Amino acid sequence: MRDGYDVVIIGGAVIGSSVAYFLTANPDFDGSVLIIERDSSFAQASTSLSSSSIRNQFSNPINVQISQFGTQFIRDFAEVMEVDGDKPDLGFHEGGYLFLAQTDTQVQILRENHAVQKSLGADVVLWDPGQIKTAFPHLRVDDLQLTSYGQSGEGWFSNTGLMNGFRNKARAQGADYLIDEVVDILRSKDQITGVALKSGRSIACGTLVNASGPRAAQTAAMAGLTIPVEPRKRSIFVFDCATTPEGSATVNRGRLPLMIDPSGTFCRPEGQYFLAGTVPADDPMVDWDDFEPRHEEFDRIWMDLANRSEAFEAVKLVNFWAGHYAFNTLDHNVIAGSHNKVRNFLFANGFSGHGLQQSPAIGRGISEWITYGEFRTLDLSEIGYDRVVRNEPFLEKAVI
Ligand SMILES: NCCCC(=O)O
Repeated sequence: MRDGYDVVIIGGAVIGSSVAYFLTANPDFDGSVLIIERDSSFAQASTSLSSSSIRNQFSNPINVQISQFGTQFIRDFAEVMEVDGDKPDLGFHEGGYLFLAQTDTQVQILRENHAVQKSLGADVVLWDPGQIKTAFPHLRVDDLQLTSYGQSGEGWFSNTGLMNGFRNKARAQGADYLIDEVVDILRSKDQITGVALKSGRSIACGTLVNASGPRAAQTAAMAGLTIPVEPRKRSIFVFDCATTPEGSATVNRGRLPLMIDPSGTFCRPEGQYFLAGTVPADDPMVDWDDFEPRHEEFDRIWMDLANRSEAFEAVKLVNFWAGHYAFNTLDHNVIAGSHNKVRNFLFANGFSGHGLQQSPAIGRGISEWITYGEFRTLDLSEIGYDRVVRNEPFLEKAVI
């Protein structure tokens, strides 16, 4: 291990490892990379506790494009991430997302989003209640006006597979990983010069990347900087159904896509079971170490789903857990790029529940910024830190 690196990344889960992968994969980057991770088990990482899905159905063009790159990257993952003949299979199931709209406002948003998505080539269709009833006879659709379904490019996959694939390939390409905790960031005027570690060591760096998930604000504060990110708890429930809710074999082989009910409850197949979550009625910042699931949320989820389908009336809970969103309190969107004054401090933070699916494009973008001083593929400047300085939210209408 050296005393200094060109790039030090704080956080070794999917975001930090994606940045490390893209840096070390780029022949134009000839620097050294160190990733510092505080928890070698990744047991409480947002990556490990994610509901593990990707969609193109966003309202902002940049978010659609970020996911379109992610989808293709996940499709190609096994080949691109091969290390010593080992091809990581993410089990990507392109089952699609199905958004349900009940009110006039929801219909208008769905139509506006659809126009944006189609203009960018997304494979999405709008279905009326009759069409959805044909696809899924078990669904109650009387209260619905319109639905939006992603026919391809959306689905679910292995979260830890994505993280481990990035990590293994980054390592194979020369990145170093260190299990330790950053306890201070060394700064000289508007320049980050290094980090101090719990072990007592100090490591110098040319560029510092904040990929510390829900702890992003703590990390930034060590450098005397601020970022509006805090941990918000999301509980996930996996359950079995007494009666399998079958649909038309032409849509996701008869199984439900990832369905987003107008109530905010979402549900998707998880192997032979179903996985579900919801937007909490009360959504405060939680302690960084509080991972106790909110068991009472399952009552609401069950009620929402049973209202939607008779098949969800008799269910048996088989697993549950809670993870943290790295919640951006300004606008629920990722903050990607350099601090406006401390230019060698880079943020990849505030994903607000989209970190796993956005990790390929954001890792690539941050690596471009480090290598070239600019974004070369997708221009991520509208989701940079400057909007935080201006206090101007970059709103995304399709937040789950
Ligand atoms: N964040 C939970 C569902 C995944 C998504 O927003 O696409």
